[in-house]
Amino acid sequence: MSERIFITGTGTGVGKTITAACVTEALAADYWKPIQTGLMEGTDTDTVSSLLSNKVSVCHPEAWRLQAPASPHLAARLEHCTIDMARILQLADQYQPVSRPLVMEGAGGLMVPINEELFTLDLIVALKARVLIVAQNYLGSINHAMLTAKMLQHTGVPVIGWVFGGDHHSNEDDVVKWSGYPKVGRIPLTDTVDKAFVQQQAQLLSTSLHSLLA
Ligand SMILES: Nc1ncnc2c1ncn2[C@@H]1O[C@H](COP(=O)(O)OP(=O)(O)OP(=O)(O)O)[C@@H](O)[C@H]1O
Ligand SMILES: C[C@H](N)[C@H](N)CCCCCC(=O)O
Ligand SMILES: [Mg+2]
Repeated sequence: MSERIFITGTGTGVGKTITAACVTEALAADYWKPIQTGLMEGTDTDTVSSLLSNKVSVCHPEAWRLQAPASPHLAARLEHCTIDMARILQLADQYQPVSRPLVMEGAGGLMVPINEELFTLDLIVALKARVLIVAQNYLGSINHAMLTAKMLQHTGVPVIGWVFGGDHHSNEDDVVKWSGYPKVGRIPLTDTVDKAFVQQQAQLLSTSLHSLLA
């Protein structure tokens, strides 16, 4: 199916990239991180590309690769450039496979600004994408999860569901109940993030992903 899936999270560092790799592998989708901020520790695109085993997926080049490990609007300002949403939309159409999904990953969470006026949420709406929300459990995570869910509901963005990272916690069952969004799956903590782990998690996610995307 020629689906557009946007992976957001309750914040930065919550597991969007590892989830993107698992979802991309499960769906033999293409992957695209339109805006990469922070280049010193490698890029999400390189990470996902190194974790895929299938021979179909293409990891497309970022539209903006910015040095500062910061919000896209600030990283762009520091390099005297402006992130243009129209350019992202144009490239999304170019990169969208005909009969396979395009998995896109945002920088940080939903209300991260991409320039001086627009936020990641505005980009999701313009892309007409369906959303996967990645969440981890930590003290304060209920608030972050429910703010994300309520903003998506308020904006009318179609949400596929939640992917939780780490061990199960009762908070996630409560967030599923209060948000009304289904749990797509979980990616347990691992000592080794490699192709084998991603293949294994992709198989575990595949059934629920395909049924929720049908
Ligand atoms: N299930 C997991 N097991 C082990 N390590 C994990 C797991 N999920 C995430 N990590 C690690 O936590 C760190 C942050 O994860 P990740 O890069 O996926 O976050 P992110 O939400 O994509 O961040 P960003 O907003 O920078 O894109 C990474 O070093 C990643 O390897
Ligand atoms: C640097 C790293 N690559 C992150 N994706 C950037 C996250 C920006 C978060 C901005 C914010 O919410 O304050
Ligand atoms: Mg990432």
